[in-house]
Amino acid sequence: MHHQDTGRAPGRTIFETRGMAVGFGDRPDVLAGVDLRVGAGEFVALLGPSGCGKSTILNTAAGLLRPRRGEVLFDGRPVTGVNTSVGYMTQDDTLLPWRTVAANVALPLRMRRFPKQRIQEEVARYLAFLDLEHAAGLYPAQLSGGMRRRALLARSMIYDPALLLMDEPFAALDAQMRQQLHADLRRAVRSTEQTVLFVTHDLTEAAVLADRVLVIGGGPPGGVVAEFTMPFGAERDPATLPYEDGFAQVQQELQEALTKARVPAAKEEG
Ligand SMILES: Nc1ncnc2c1ncn2[C@@H]1O[C@H](COP(=O)(O)OP(=O)(O)OP(=O)(O)O)[C@@H](O)[C@H]1O
Repeated sequence: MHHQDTGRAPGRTIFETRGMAVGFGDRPDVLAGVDLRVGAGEFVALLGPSGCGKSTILNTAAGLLRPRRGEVLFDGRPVTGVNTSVGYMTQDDTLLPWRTVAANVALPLRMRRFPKQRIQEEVARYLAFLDLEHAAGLYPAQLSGGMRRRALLARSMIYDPALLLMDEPFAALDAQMRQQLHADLRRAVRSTEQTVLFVTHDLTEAAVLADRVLVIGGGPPGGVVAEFTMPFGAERDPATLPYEDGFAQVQQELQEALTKARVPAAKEEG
């Protein structure tokens, strides 16, 4: 594997916030007192109601937003500018229409001036991970929605970012396509030992994908209101997991936490 040199020792912290507060303009804090940690190789989901600040957390990791208070650490160091060690995949389709799938996927390595031979090898590897070998020579307009998502995923992962940020990347897909993408994502992430921080408001999506789910809400200002370690193991199959023993129980616990997360923190006590 190509990952011996990345120093992703288990337990090493990739992303951490300590007492982080974030707000915009002269408005009150959107998030406050946020303490979270993503370890190397972990798949962490941020689950919470719309507008609670999930994307805001990703943006602090990407260095696109500075906290008002507290610390944002990446690989043990404060994030002070745009963080080029992260990959970022959103709902947007940012494939270049005039480039083939292979050329789109190669883009991050070309920008980093990798040698041609290495680019070819890595593109072949990531197209294989994502079941896209047969689509290498096609243009984005010739792809289905699911294939476009897989190509974007390959492009987000190919430069082996220390952390992959994903903001509702499959929200626009139909249920069946989504389930397929969940399986593809888990497989690709396992093959590459990719560390992931994944935003969703869909509790089933969080449960089938993540090792750990942080429920965000209770605000404004919001924070981490609950944390769950998923008991499903690394070999899980996202397609069949929902029918397995114990899944309904996890869904119910997440549902209860999510319902509480909708209640503003101040009102909850009264
Ligand atoms: N650039 C900005 N300027 C002003 N307010 C912002 C900005 N970005 C986010 N906000 C506000 O911060 C809050 C949290 O937004 P954020 O996008 O992080 O929520 P979210 O949990 O990701 O929700 P959604 O699932 O709807 O994307 C919202 O009230 C939003 O209006």
